[in-house]
Amino acid sequence: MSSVLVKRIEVLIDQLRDLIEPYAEQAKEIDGKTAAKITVGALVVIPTTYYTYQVVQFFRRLRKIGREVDKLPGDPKHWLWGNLHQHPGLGEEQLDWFVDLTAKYKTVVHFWFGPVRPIVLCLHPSSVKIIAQTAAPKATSGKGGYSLLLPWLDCNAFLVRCSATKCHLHSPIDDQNPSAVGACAKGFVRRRRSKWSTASTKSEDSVEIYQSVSLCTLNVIMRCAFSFDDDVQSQGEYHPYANAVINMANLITKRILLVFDYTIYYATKNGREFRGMCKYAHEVAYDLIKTRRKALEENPNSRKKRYLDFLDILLLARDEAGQGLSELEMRQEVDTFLFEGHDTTASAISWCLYTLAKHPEFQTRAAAEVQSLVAGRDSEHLVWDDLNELPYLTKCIKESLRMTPPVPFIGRELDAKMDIEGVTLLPGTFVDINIWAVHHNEHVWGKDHMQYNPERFNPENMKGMDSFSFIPFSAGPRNCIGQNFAMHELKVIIARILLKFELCVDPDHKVSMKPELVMRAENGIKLFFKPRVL
Ligand code: HEM
Repeated sequence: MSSVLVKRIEVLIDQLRDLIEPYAEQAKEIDGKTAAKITVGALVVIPTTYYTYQVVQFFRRLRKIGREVDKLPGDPKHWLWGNLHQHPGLGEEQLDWFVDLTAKYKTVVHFWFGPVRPIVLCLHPSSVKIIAQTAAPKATSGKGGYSLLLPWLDCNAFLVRCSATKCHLHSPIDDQNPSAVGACAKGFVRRRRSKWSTASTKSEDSVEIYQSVSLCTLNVIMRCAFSFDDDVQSQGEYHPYANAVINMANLITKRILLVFDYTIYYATKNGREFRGMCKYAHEVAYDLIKTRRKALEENPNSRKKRYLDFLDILLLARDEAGQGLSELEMRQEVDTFLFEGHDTTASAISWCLYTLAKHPEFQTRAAAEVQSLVAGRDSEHLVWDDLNELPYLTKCIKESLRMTPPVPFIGRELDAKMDIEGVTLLPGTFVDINIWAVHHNEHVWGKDHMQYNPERFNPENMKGMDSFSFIPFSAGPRNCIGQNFAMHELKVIIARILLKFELCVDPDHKVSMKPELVMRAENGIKLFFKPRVL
């Protein structure tokens, strides 16, 4: 390139620079202001756009879910209330309503909680099977399902099965000698005998049993799962922990049908009460762990002398990296076991005693079976092998679990597409496995499903029945891990009571079911306990 040309280019560049410079200064100023504007814009516009997008996506997803759910049978819905206006309330009338839905729709029905959230109710073994056989998570999103339990039970085995302990849990609790349960049952009978052993049938002499049975089952789980020997039954009719559980469950049930409480719930009286009780329940659990840890530190050999209980398993649990459970994880597991391990069994035993009291013919037969089993023995304690020798009592218990399932409803939130009745439900759909409805489905159990009849469980009558027809402990991979233990506990305690007492209902006390997290009794259950004449 010639030097003349280079010179010309340099001149041209200089001229251009002169031309641009004033504007460049200006551009700098404009850039500063623009940057400020862009920053403000970024802080306001981007998050707003992002969240608007998320909300729109969320509602679009719900709409898609709803469109599929709408293909299943169900009553017509109101555009705003959905089917909420048809919901009869939370008491026994709700159970009758489910029975009517079951008679009408047989297998499955959908229901809208307001304008955006539908739920699918499985009423029949054929639909339950599809859901229960998968490991679909428990419904913990939004306000549905178990989310209201989270402040209490957090993300423990019951809700999401996050702990590695589950597969090891059966052994220690199932291998328990029934004498530990028997001792609690004996304490239960002894403590109340003075009050109960009366031939009177005056209404003032009938006894409310639900509360005392709760204390007995709390005693059992404390003893068997935590080797906690203090007799919680000795502390009177009420134990603060059992009471807290009842109150928390009650507040949760009330909250389910509140539409507008979500953000301010903990500012309300109920919310504050709920939080306080959660805190108390957590303290009880932490205390159990702390006491055991201390005992083990002081006497490391103490573990070798006894069987490994649930708390030992938690303290010993290690993942592949050798990491143990954190204090919080342990507390979550203990909370679950304390709640699941006593409240459900209390419900099962109380309702079974009530049903036997209502049906003296079945009661007499079950009592005779227990009596002939222990006849001639020095001790009335039942041993392991005895528990398989009570076929009639077992049928009575099963029929009671069918009639009044201790856990009436359970929920799932689908995490994958699933076909039910020719409809493909999408991930995110809420599904209710309605144990109550399955057990009272006339298409499964016949028109007399409200009739108590232990003979239903005769092998010849159960032949051909779908195994998902009777699911008090749920079924499939998320079934109850305390099922065997619970059945043994029920047999030991009920057998002990039948040996000592003849049970009669109090005709002046109306007993009605109160379906919450577990099936309670609205005003308790009052019975007469007369000494059994052998
Ligand atoms: C008659 C007594 C009982 C009944 C009717 C019962 C019923 C149930 C039901 C229906 C479920 C499934 C819940 C769901 O899917 O949302 C369940 C789960 C569970 N139960 Fe029980 N239960 C009883 C006793 C017990 C006992 C005594 C324990 C502990 C010793 C226990 C521990 C558990 C646990 C930890 C789970 C969660 C399992 C999981 O999700 O992986 N249950 N129970």
